[in-house]
Amino acid sequence: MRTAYTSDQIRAAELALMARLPEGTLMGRAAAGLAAACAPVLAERRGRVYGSRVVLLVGSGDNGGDALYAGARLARRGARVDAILAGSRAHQEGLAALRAAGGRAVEFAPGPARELIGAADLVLDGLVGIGSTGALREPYGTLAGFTADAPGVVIAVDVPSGVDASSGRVDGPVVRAQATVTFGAYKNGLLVDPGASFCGAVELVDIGLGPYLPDPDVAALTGDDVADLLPKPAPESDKYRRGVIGIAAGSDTFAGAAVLAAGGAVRAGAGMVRFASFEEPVRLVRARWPEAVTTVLTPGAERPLDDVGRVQAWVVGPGLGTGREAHAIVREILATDLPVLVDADGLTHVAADRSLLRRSGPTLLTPHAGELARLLDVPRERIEARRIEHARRAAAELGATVLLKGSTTLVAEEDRPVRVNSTGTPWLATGGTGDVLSGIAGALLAGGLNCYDAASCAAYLHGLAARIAAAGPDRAAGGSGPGDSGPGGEAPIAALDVAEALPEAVRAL
Ligand SMILES: NC(=O)C1=CN([C@@H]2O[C@H](COP(=O)(O)OP(=O)(O)OC[C@H]3O[C@@H](n4cnc5c(N)ncnc54)[C@H](OP(=O)(O)O)[C@@H]3O)[C@@H](O)[C@H]2O)[C@@H](O)CC1
Ligand SMILES: [K+]
Repeated sequence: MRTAYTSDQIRAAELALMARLPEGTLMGRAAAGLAAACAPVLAERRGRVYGSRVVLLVGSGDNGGDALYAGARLARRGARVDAILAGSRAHQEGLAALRAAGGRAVEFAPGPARELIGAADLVLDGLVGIGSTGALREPYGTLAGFTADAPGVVIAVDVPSGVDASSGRVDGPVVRAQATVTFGAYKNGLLVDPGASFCGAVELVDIGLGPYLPDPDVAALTGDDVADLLPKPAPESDKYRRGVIGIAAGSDTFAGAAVLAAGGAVRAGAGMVRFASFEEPVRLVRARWPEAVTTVLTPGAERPLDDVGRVQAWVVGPGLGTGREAHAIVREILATDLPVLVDADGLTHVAADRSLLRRSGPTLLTPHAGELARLLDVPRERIEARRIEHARRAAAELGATVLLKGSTTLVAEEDRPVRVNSTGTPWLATGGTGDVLSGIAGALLAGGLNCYDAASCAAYLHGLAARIAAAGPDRAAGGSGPGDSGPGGEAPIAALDVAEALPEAVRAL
């Protein structure tokens, strides 16, 4: 499990640790780790550290101090190091160390700063770290802008300046780093978008904070965690022990969603899929997934699901429609005390009538930002900007587990760390993949996982399957490990490809 913390949590742990150590120890450890991470970057560009050019962007706080001390270490190895002092003050001991090692420091001025950055092999962003508040002020914002054109490598010290460490929020100018060297523990903003997308590869330097850290605020499952959590069939398993999932999805207009949701459930290992819907989706599901047991629902029936048979969890909503008949189905399913996953059109019914969520069984809601905007009645952009906060708020207000889809999918449940998903690929942003996700999570719910684990394991498998599908069969075995992202060498995928790659994803855990 990868764990992450707010700035306040990190600061409290640092204070507790610092009280037991001579002054300057932690910054010394941080700077040593930072310089050690920089040396290979310079060696790769120049063949060696000696003779390379390093520019430090130095703010007024300890983040700048880290950069100055790391710069001093690189200067001692023969790098030409120039510090641009952007704040009203700079870390004095750090500055003295840099100068003693032969490095130079200049006050910020736009022309010379641009020139130095333009000639650097490496730019270290030490403007602000966990002490940052609000959008970057001047001249920090201008310097952040200059880094966008830097020909050299940009490494962020602790956190890319402009990213709020606690939330991942980005409110203005921001440094886009190729790598971030962070100290003591991951900060939330390094794992959650939009901040995470500015970090590049994140390297964690251990400064001894571990024993002083509280319960994490955010956590990311690893492949091993998912492998441990997934229900496994035992020799005595039958379909009921493996889990029977009921899916109510699709309509005569949007029948495809049904095929995709059913596919997610079948390929994620449901013991049995019972599929209940209108005529056209039932016909399609029967044709594509003959293992599903299907029921055509009678329009206008008082209790439309009476003939479906026993299930252990429900998925309701993908493509179901927003009309009266769909509403009756959503209402009847939510009236059971079974675990229920509500997605897509199901969320529209719930947003219109929140009383549907007053129920005894566990509920998992799987909105994207637009759907959550309707559920919470706040603008979509605000949700995109503050994903952790809104996922948490939705879980508390709606009394449900909430999986917020997006480039970093989050799972929130009251009194638990928000889980952030680490798998996925930009190719996953295509129609129908959400329907597959609902089927996977539903199968895991029926298999006995609670909403929190089912949602986070489903997101992980879904993202991993997408990578495998996008990378193609030849590359899947070696590449595409969780944690690395990006479309390099990948090709477009369709939602059904994701479902079909699920067995491979489970094998790859
Ligand atoms: N504590 C430890 O043990 C260790 C800490 N470590 C390191 O210390 C870092 C935290 O250092 P920190 O607390 O000094 O805060 P930091 O992020 O440098 O900036 C604060 C100053 O920046 C300014 N400022 C704020 N917002 C701004 C904005 N939007 N735009 C512009 N300016 C802004 C504001 O200054 P002012 O404006 O008042 O001049 C404020 O005082 C941490 O990230 C890690 O790198 C490591 O060495 C490991 C051990
Ligand atoms: K920084």
